[in-house]
Amino acid sequence: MTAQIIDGKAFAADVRAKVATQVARLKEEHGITPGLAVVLVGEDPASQVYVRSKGKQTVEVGMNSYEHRLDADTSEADLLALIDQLNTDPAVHGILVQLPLPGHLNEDLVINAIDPAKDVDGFHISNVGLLGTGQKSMVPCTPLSCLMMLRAHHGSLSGLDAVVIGRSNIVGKPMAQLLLGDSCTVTIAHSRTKNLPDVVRRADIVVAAVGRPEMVPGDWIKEGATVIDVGINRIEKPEGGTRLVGDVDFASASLRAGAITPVPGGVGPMTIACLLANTLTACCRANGLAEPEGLTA
Ligand SMILES: Nc1nc2c(c(=O)[nH]1)N[C@@H](CN(C=O)c1ccc(C(=O)N[C@@H](CCC(=O)O)C(=O)O)cc1)CN2
Repeated sequence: MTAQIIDGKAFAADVRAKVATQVARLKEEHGITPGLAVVLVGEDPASQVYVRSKGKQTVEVGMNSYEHRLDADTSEADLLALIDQLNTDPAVHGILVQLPLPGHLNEDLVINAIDPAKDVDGFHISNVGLLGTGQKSMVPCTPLSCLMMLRAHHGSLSGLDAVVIGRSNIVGKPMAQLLLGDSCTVTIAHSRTKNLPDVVRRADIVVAAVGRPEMVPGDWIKEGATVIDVGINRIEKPEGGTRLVGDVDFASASLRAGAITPVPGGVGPMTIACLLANTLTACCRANGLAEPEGLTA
């Protein structure tokens, strides 16, 4: 079998088009323009690229973008003061603090200072608790991206065996909650899991989110399974230079999987599209309007 490639770029373009349509409707019918504030502390090169891309795509779908770039040595007090200001700004419906933060800043403290209703990353402890108990929340963008692609590919996920490899707070755990919410039988695997290859071989859906280049070989994949690769790892090429690879060995896995996301061009582009979708959702909720269909969990 040669797997169908799940094209994250095409999915993301579709999500952005839906968001843009809804944003235009909000402006026309209610005179409201959703606004997203992105805060970057320091000069991490990858974070700078992501933040630039977020700002550009925010404007492209018709929303207002507010970018706050702070020095790497910004104090926690100054960062918290900015978040406080954004929390009370009625033009700002979504707030995102780009991660990772410089080492002297407490990430949990900073994230939990964001108004949960504006927490478009879905990382605030209130949103984590709401998602964990199956209530309406803001859903982290990467797991939401994976869920959207899985739903589009399978229709119903009910009763499928899913394994999530990785137990991070921002991908693995919320991903497992979302799959459970769609009635999958879910296993969370991690570095201490016994017989990981056998656990993965039972799964109809494999979500790999460990951050280890090409850790999952093709012979762990059940024939016809759907493979969602969240990993984005930069590795050295033998001939010099670098290239991006996922957590799954794409070449061998695509010979067994029914469908697979590539890296690059899979989950990554969808992450920013889902951030725009979450900002729209936050704006609709803040204004007591119906939530956009097909753009939430
Ligand atoms: N506050 C947050 N910080 C971070 C998040 C997040 O969701 N919220 N996620 C990542 C970075 N990230 C978005 O912020 C992100 C990562 C990767 C991509 C992407 O499109 N990747 C491309 C490849 C890009 C390349 O060539 O380097 C792909 O996979 O095709 C988008 C967004 C950490 N921080």
